[in-house]
Amino acid sequence: MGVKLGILGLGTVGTGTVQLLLDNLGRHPLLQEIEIYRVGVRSLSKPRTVELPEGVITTDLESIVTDPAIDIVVEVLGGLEPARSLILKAIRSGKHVVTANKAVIARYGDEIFTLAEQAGVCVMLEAAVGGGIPVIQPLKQSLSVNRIHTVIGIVNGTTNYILTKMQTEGSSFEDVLADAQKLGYAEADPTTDVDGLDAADKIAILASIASGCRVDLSDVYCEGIRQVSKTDITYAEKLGFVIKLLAIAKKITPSLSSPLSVRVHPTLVPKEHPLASIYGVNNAILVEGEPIGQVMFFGPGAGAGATASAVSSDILNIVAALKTEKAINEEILKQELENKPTSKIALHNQLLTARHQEDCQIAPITELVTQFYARFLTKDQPGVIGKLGTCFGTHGVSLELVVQTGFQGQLAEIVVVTHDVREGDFRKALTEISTLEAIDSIPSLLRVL
Ligand SMILES: NC(=O)c1ccc[n+]([C@@H]2O[C@H](COP(=O)([O-])OP(=O)(O)OC[C@H]3O[C@@H](n4cnc5c(N)ncnc54)[C@H](OP(=O)(O)O)[C@@H]3O)[C@@H](O)[C@H]2O)c1
Ligand SMILES: N[C@@H](CCO)C(=O)O
Ligand code: NA
Repeated sequence: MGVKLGILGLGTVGTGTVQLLLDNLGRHPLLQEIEIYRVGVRSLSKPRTVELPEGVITTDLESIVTDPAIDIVVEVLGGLEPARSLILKAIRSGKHVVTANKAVIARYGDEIFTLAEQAGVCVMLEAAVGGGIPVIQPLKQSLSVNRIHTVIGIVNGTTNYILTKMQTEGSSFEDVLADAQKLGYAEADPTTDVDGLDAADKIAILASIASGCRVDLSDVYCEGIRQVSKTDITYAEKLGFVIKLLAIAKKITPSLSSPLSVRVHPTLVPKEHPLASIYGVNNAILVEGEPIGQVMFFGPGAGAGATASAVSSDILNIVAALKTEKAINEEILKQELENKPTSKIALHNQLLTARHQEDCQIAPITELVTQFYARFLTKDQPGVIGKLGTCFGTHGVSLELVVQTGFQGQLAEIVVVTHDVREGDFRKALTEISTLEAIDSIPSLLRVL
């Protein structure tokens, strides 16, 4: 039996996937049953690093998603359109879909999974989060009997690379970003990565899969890393932390019906925490559930080979299911020929499809309870620390640590770390503090893991 693929896109991920599928010896034998039937691209004249038979590559993407011969459509175009419309059209045409497109799934997952459920097809997305790291399928299958209460990820390689360089070389955000762009690690327009938007897409997806309910992207609180300074990295280091851009989905109370807090922000991570030692472009996702405890997934979050591994394993899961379906239907056909009453079955493996149908209850950021790190620039006069302490105390904010080690010009620099506090209370205290005559500015405000 040959399973026919229509691949949309032959860029980094598409090329890596085609290479892996063509070079299939020594891998799972089911790969040998896959035929790369059509590949859709934008430009026919662009040089390609993979060789495909004449006529396989086309610019007519619509004809791929509606071709009756094709079993699985692999969407590795990127961007919102035409990716979304092609995915929907493929599903309407009864195709199973594999995608690496976190932007489309985070925004239109609702529409896509509802339609897939109606059509009885699978939409698989392992490469969309954590690139090559298996995390979507483990959450859907191996961990699905657990009550997952926390998912914390370093899910954006670009920002982890920038923060790592700032930490190890003492460079500024702007200098490291410029270097990363020269080396091709960061995009010419770095907004999606450095402002946390890519990580927000990814945690919306992880939160939905881990919790079994749908998370709307607009409910994900998001701060990027532009405001993280060399000064804060140095203070964090002295206090026993590293700064990481974390994507977090966490129940705010232990109860089963607790709302979820879903957020992306730079965070002070204690040096001994497993996520503190994830350096460079690597990704890691820590999952906590009952009864399993903590599990951490680590590896390459991007790159041709890594994403090809994820995309191809999604394809393989569908091929295996199709093969079972075909064997059963052949048996049914045999019985029909023997005049026994039968009906054909369609593939509906609940561990491959999405189970989230209801919307999640999301806690507003003001309800978050966390520790904070804040840095103040103040006039160098007696009683300033006392006034800060009084304002915090009035709003029920208890301080774990207050340090004044340096000056910036004429201004004293004071750093505080709070105990756990409700974010809404902390913000009220800061509003009052910012009106104090002795306070020049509050250059940094970071949460502590
Ligand atoms: N790169 C990674 O490491 C990585 C990791 C995880 C997830 N992803 C996701 O994987 C997806 C693909 O990323 P990529 O890095 O492989 O992108 P890419 O290198 O830019 O490749 C995009 C491919 O899609 C084709 N394409 C784009 N728009 C098209 C259109 N309107 N009509 C026809 N063809 C079109 C391009 O055709 P031409 O070749 O003719 O230009 C190209 O082959 C994205 O959703 C991305 O977020 C990527
Ligand atoms: N821009 C992403 C690529 C993989 O999604 C990153 O930096 O991690
Ligand atoms: Na993955």
